[in-house]
Amino acid sequence: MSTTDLPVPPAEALADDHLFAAWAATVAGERLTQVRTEGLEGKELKDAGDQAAHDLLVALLAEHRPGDAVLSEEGKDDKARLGADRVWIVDPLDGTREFSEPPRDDWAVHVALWSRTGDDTGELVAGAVAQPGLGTTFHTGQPPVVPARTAPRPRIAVSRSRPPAFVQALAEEIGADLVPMGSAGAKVISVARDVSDAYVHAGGQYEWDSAAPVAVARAAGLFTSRVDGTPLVYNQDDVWLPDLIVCRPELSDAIVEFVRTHGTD
Ligand SMILES: Nc1ncnc2c1ncn2[C@@H]1O[C@H](COP(=O)(O)O)[C@@H](OP(=O)(O)O)[C@H]1O
Ligand SMILES: [Mg+2]
Repeated sequence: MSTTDLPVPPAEALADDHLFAAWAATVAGERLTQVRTEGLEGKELKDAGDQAAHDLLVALLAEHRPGDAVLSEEGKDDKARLGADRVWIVDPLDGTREFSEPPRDDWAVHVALWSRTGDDTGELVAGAVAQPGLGTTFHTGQPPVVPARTAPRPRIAVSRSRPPAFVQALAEEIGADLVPMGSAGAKVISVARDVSDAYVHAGGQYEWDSAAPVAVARAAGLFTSRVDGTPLVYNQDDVWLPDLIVCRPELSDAIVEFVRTHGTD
């Protein structure tokens, strides 16, 4: 992509990683909304969306954050990121399946920043999840304010296409209802929006599926961990990060306890 085609960030986004993440996710979401109007369907639409959003995000990061490493679902994994101090972890199009099924709105763009805090450690320090279908970008610069819980029973967001069996058993144990939807980002954000109260997943995912949503969830005061209650760790050599919990803090003990007792198989 030539730099002349690139959207230009506002000055405040250039100066602030939270706002840059939010701006980049938003413009990639706009690009995806455009791709969705171009008459493509099925696999062609999925591939065009993945590629367009990836190309745009990589070009924006190269232009405006040239010293930083990038880990993208759609790019080659350059292991130089393991020695870098700052790594952008991006999922250009999360919920690719749902993106290809207009008018579904459960798809998202994820942009997260990981920063080194020690020789072998680091943390997510900024993140943004754009949900163009909702017209909103949720981000760490202005974290979502989680509304008071409205549902009488807890609601657990699960994958629409591959809900893990143990989450059904968990729901029965704690008296919860399942809310199926696409996209890891949309599910995490659904907890912050009081559309669900928890997102519980196991069986497979990669760092880019959860990094940005988890950064936003933490900034909003939600609980985040692996399903066994241990911390989610990013910018690892192996980017397979197959399970997670994001929930209202008051639900975390019951969910972790269930997994420790019954496992996820
Ligand atoms: N078992 C699994 N193995 C690998 N990736 C998985 C997975 N289950 C979910 N994911 C990924 O997590 C994201 C959300 O999935 P779901 O909507 O089913 O909950 C999707 O990301 P992408 O759309 O970026 O590929 C999907 O590929
Ligand atoms: Mg994804």
